[in-house]
Amino acid sequence: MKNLFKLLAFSSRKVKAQTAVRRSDQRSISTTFTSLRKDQPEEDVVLEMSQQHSEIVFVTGNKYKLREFTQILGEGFPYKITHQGIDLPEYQGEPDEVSRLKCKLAYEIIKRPVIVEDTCLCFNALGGLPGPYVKHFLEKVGPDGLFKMLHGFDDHSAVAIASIAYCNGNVDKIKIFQGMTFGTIVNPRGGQRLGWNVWPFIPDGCDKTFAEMSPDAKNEISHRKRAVEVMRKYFLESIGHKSLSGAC
Ligand SMILES: O=c1[nH]c(=O)c2ncn([C@@H]3O[C@H](COP(=O)(O)OP(=O)(O)OP(=O)(O)O)[C@@H](O)[C@H]3O)c2[nH]1
Ligand SMILES: [Mg+2]
Repeated sequence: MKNLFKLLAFSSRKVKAQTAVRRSDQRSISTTFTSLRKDQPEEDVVLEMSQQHSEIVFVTGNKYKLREFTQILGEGFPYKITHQGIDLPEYQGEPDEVSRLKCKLAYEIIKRPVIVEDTCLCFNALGGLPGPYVKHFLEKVGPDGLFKMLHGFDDHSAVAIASIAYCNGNVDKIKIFQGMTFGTIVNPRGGQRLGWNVWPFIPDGCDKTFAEMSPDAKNEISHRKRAVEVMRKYFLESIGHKSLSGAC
């Protein structure tokens, strides 16, 4: 009998939990794109988003990345960017694929329109490594170790890549916006700003590492700036395109 009571109490808790899940599912369905048609043109999806949503959630566990992204975006972006501090897994693969996988998981967690950004530092002499694994390399060998990895190579050229991924509800149609800054790996210099901008990297045409530049100077030429501008153009054009065709 005691066991029967336990079983009934457990079943009642389970039903309550399921109901709660179903309610939250319903809420999120009414506020996401899961109900949009699969064959809908992308511009329509973006426009519908502007009508239904004013918010995109930027998912990152890196507060410095978030701050820089927000500074670059500035005022006038048609959507409010909010933030969720989640440490997404460090996936393996090519830069755009890593970003796509992060975005898919972020959407599955948040269930609202999301963006993520993945950053790579690719050394040409090493066939693109450390690339998306730069975070692990920095943690293990630091900026000095990164520089020393090129000891014995004549080619110290590198490229910084920011891949922003955006999902509005269809995880099979994640959009990638990429920005690149070419440069050179040098002996680390320029103070280590609280764990940010520690890459020993001088962009082409500059004589300063990111760490030696002011935030504004960096934001003029960085990989992140270039990726954000591609993203901005996409959203503005998508909305503009629809309202123009609607006017005709
Ligand atoms: O000197 C730098 N100037 C930059 O402009 C920059 N952008 C990123 N990074 C670092 O490179 C790794 C990327 O890894 P990452 O893209 O996975 O980021 P993350 O794990 O810190 O955050 P997130 O994945 O939660 O968004 C992390 O160690 C970042 O700190 C930078 N360092
Ligand atoms: Mg990461």
